[in-house]
Amino acid sequence: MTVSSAPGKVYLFGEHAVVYGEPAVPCAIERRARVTVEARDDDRLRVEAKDLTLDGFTVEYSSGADEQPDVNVPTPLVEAAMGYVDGAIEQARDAADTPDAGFDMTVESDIPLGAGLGSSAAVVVAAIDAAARELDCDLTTEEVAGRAYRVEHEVQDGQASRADTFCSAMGGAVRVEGDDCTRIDDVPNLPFVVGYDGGAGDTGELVAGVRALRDEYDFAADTVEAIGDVVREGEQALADDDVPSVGKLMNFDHGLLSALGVSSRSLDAMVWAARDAGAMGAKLTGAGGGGCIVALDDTPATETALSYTPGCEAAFRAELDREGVRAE
Ligand SMILES: Nc1ncnc2c1ncn2[C@@H]1O[C@H](COP(=O)(O)OP(=O)(O)OP(=O)(O)O)[C@@H](O)[C@H]1O
Ligand SMILES: C[C@@](O)(CCO)CC(=O)[O-]
Ligand SMILES: [Mg+2]
Repeated sequence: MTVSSAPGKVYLFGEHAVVYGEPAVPCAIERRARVTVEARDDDRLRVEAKDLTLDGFTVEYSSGADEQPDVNVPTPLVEAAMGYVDGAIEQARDAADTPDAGFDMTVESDIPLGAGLGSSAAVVVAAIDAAARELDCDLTTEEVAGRAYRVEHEVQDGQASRADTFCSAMGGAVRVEGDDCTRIDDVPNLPFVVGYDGGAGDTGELVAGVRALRDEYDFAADTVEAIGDVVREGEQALADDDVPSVGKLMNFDHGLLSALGVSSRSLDAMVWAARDAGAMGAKLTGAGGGGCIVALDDTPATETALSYTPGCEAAFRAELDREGVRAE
């Protein structure tokens, strides 16, 4: 039996624009997905995803050549989950050169699904690491990140950046621009507060929506480039340990993301509640549409204000997690 875990993340800035080659700075947070795998004697795959509940039922499925999941209600949720898990297993089989390896797998996660905290990347990174190690194949962290990116790219219909998967694999604050992925050492203390509206957005759909706007309007393409400018300015603020400026740039980034149509009423309400409470900055994180915002505040005021904000289901502090994927 082999167990690996990998962290979720928040975006300081740059989501969506990173898909088109602009830089982005995601930061791993201390919330993890844990994947347990055990090799089987046959080539079957049995997955228990403890957090994927549909109408109160836990989804449990086996996936083989032409097999459908063992649930009587096929849903897009189950199909997407199979895409991530099957993709991760495929990568581990390929890495270990054992195309017929079968597994029993259990997924458990502290990261809300589809909420902008990178649950998909964390699950894929942890699953590839655990399954490869179960097959006695030791991949470097960079190899795990690269293989996890291929899975996200496939599930998101060919439109994904390396940001979420690289960040989850490496941990800490990272910088991603196209294929160029690096860790940022020496980041100042970033007092993250997360607000969660209990909802979710479909990353693939939201990315496709931004692409369509960008294709239709030059000013939408300019907006994507402007996000890149915000990120470059933000990197300078980080290098200068100027956290108030980082916050101001997060506010600007949220405005641009909102113009691209990926915010929502509840995300905006949480962003304004955080700003009114004195946060240095607040923005949606991840794909948007619903889910989470991230704010910077070293006082308890933002967390308290969010907990009283209608539409905010949970508010919590998130610490930067300097450790990426790890064996448990
Ligand atoms: N604990 C889990 N068990 C099984 N599958 C999961 C789990 N967590 C996430 N997933 C898969 O990831 C999907 C959510 O991925 P998606 O990219 O839409 O959102 P996210 O990664 O949480 O947010 P974002 O990409 O905006 O940061 C779920 O629908 C499911 O398929
Ligand atoms: C919206 C996006 O930029 C981040 C999702 O967490 C998509 C991606 O980078 O693949
Ligand atoms: Mg995702």
